[in-house]
Amino acid sequence: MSHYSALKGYYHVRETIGSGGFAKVKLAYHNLTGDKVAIKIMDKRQLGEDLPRVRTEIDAMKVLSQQHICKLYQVIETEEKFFMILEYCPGGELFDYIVAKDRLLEEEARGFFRQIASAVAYIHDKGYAHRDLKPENLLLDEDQHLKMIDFGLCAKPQGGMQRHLATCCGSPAYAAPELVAGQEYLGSEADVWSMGVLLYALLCGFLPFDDDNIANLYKKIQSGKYDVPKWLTRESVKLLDDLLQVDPKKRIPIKHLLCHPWLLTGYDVPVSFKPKHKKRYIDEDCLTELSVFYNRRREDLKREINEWNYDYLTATYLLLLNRKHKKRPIRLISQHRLLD
Ligand SMILES: O=C(Nc1ccc2c(c1)CCNCC2)c1ccc(-c2cn[nH]c2)cc1OCc1ccccc1
Repeated sequence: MSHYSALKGYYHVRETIGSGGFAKVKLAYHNLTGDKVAIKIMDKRQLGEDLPRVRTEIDAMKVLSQQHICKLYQVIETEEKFFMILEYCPGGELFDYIVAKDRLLEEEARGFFRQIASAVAYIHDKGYAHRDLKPENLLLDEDQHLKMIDFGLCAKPQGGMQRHLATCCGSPAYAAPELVAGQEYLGSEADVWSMGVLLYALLCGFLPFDDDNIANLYKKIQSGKYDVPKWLTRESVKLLDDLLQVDPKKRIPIKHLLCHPWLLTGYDVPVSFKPKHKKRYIDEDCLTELSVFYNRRREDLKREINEWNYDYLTATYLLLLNRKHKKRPIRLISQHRLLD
């Protein structure tokens, strides 16, 4: 069944690694580098009214380029399907990682939380709110670095992050009080609340607000009252209190969070959210490999790469760049030439 003709010749599709609501994720190899990628496949018919979510996600992922955001390499759209070629994250979901360990020690939770704060501060700086932050939407790559995914519900409020949003969305247990109350809310403030729920889940292994009955769950969220297990340190509780403030105006702003004492402990440097690599500078070494392989002038290739069409050239360039960042050989192989 994995005869997806749109991928033929570009990717070697292997097994399905996950299938959720309206998407299937398959492991694949990018032919020219041999590197592994994840391909998220969505059937347009099955998407129904969820189709706009996919366009929202694709548009957001094209703009959001940072070390803690899952990379989008290529988008292929056919009559029936969407294919998103994505960064390979073999560590799976942070959710499963926490469940497997029951709960995390403060040091390990801090290591993850700094990465989450970096990703959230970055998307807010770019004018986006995620609105569905939860451990299922944070994946681990092969180096145990966190990669944020699922921007299907993200919002880029017209007129910037000071504009209020109205649509209630995301997962109830992680939703802010003002959101579940149906009030207008600021995406940035709602994301900070969800980070509080996330931090609690990291440190405790269960949720601060939980109830099978949705009305009771909403009451608990709006009360802002949660248990404080005996293993939590005073510092952790202070941070949780700063994040889980029912009044969004009393909630710590993300920029202050980056230099909160709890996040500094053991690191002594604030969390940075700036992208490690500027997207606009085309790497000369990768350009050389591409221009030799395709036998094309550097200037022409540089211009085409800078169009960021998210076609096979974008994917090949980004995968070569990935190799450079990981100090792996910048090499393209062409089985076809071998087979010629
Ligand atoms: O590379 C991804 N996942 C992934 C790849 C390999 C392995 C695992 C997981 C864990 C399961 N054992 C096999 C090893 C992978 C990359 C991107 C996206 C993605 C980006 N926007 N939207 C989705 C989703 C991905 O997956 C989802 C998943 C599959 C199985 C379980 C846990 C998670």
